[in-house]
Parts: sequence; structure tokens; C-alpha cells
Amino acid sequence: MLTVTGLVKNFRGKPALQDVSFNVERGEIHGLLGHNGAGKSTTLGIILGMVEPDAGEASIGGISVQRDQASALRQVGAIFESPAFYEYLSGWENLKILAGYSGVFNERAALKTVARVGLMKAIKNKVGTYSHGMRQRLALAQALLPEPQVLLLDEPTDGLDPEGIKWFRDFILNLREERGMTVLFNSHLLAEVEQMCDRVTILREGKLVYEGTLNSLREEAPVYEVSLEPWEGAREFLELNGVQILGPGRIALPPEMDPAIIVAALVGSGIRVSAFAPVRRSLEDLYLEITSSKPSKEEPLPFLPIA
Ligand SMILES: Nc1ncnc2c1ncn2[C@@H]1O[C@H](COP(=O)(O)OP(=O)(O)OP(=O)(O)O)[C@@H](O)[C@H]1O
Repeated sequence: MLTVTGLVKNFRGKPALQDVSFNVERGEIHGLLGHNGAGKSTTLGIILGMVEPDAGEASIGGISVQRDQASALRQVGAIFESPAFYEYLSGWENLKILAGYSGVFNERAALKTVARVGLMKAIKNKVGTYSHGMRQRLALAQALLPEPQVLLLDEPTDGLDPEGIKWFRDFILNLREERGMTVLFNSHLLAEVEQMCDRVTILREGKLVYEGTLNSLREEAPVYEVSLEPWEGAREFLELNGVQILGPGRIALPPEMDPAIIVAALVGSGIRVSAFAPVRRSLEDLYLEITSSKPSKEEPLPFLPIA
């Protein structure tokens, strides 16, 4: 339903995105994760045709945003950055004006949407009197008015209280359940996406470091606590074979590497192995590891016993 291919973007010579590609299936809730400045908003901006990429493109339903923005975005509703409203007008008047920009305002459909986002009581009040949560609901109503098939949301729960976050989560899950909505949203909060997303894309310093389910992330780079002697020789051997050294006696194996084979190879090269045990890590630990430091995706070297 949504594909980004080879996105590159530099701001004043500084890379914000470096060859980022991923896709979102129809009816999928997909989280775009990463720390501050990782490139999430730039990616959404490119998908929405608001930021021009230096290379690569985004397509929605097979139509390129960069080549035919109007057609590609016809099926898209979005909340991007802080939504701007006319403060001195009511929520209802805002919806009327903003919907008018993109199509015809259908009162019946709009009333249904307002009820759906729980703003019925306040919709005749001036937006200037709205709380942050109410503004987010109004923005959601605006995004949903054109009955989109794809929803793109930029940090949708930023600044919401726990109740607001829960409301938002249930709302999005219902939308997918009832309408098969495809949703892509960005966040730096792992707990939030964990409860909502089918799959995630994780960016780090403008590069894609992970795309897949959070469950498979749990299986990524299993960590082992090891006792190896001599440590310096073992370290050199492990690094040569694509094993990441996380600290003294703590290593991460590439996912495809069989620990039994590396133990045999260590022993075969004269290293004494007195402990080699898997460490259980929380998803939070894994996420922090992947967004702070990660071995390159380059092929590990073949096993080369040290001389
Ligand atoms: N208009 C701009 N002009 C200059 N630099 C920019 C611009 N927009 C983004 N950047 C830079 O590009 C990089 C990626 O920014 P981006 O806003 O996409 O990150 P983000 O992951 O959305 O971060 P956050 O979670 O803080 O919103 C950052 O280094 C940022 O400073």
C-alpha cells in the first residue's frame, strides 16, 4: 500500500536520510521509530510531498508521490507536525473550512466523524479553548473526513496524558478493525508502538537499522555472557567473525550464527571457554541497543581461526 524506496535527504550538506527503503502492507499498523533527529518526520514529510527528497521516492497504492502527488495522496489522511487551526472559530467551523480545501464538506459524514472522535459536546466551542487532547481529536477528525484508506500520523500521542494515549490507541485499532485502515505513524516511544503495531521500521541517524515485527527484534542479535581466556585473543577472533563486543564478557552474535559453532571455533583456536550463556533482554533493552549502536549490516567475515 505504501512504499518508500532509496530515500536520501540532506539538509545543508548534513545527511538526514541515507538510502531508506521500507513498505507498509494494506491494513497494517506500522510504527516508524527512532530517537530525536533520526529522520522520522523527514520521512513522513517526503511521503506527504511536503519535503523534496534528494533521491528516491514514496508511492501510495502504486502511485509515486513525487511524480503525481495529487493522485497519490487522494487516499491519504494525515496529521503532520502541530496542526494549525483558526483559534477564534469553533471546531465545527474549522472542519468546514479545512475540508473545503480538499473537497466537499458533507455535514452528515462530518457529524459522524466528530461523534466518533468524541468531540460532540465541544465542537461548537472556539478552538482557542480546546485542550491539547481535544486539538488532537479535531486533527484526527479532519484527517478522517475524506474517508482515507491510509492514515499518516506524526508523533500522534506527543503531549497526551495516559488516558489520551489509551483512547488514541483503541481508536486506531478500531479503525483498522472496522475499515481495514492502513496506518503509518512515527514515535520515539517503544511502549506506545509495541501495543499497536504489526511491524516497525527503526531509523538511527538517518539510516534504517531494522524493519520487521517487534517479536523478531527479540530474536535479533542474541546476547551471550561469556568467560573466555585469554580475553584479548578471544575478542580479536570474535570481532573478525562479525560478533559484536558489548562489554567485557558480553557479546552479541549475528542472528544467523549458531553459538555451538562459534564455541567449537573458539576452542579450536586455543581459547579456553568456561562460560557461554544466553542473556534474556527486555524489548526496551533491545530497542535501546539498536538505536544507540549496532553492528553494520555488512556480511560477517568467514570463520578465520587466529594463527
Ligand atoms: N527543515 C530542516 N532544515 C534543516 N535541518 C533539518 C530540517 N528538518 C530536519 N532537519 C534535520 O534532519 C535530521 C532529521 O530530522 P527529523 O525531524 O526528520 O527527525 P525525527 O526523527 O523526526 O526527530 P524528532 O523525534 O525529534 O521529531 C535532524 O538532524 C534535523 O535537525
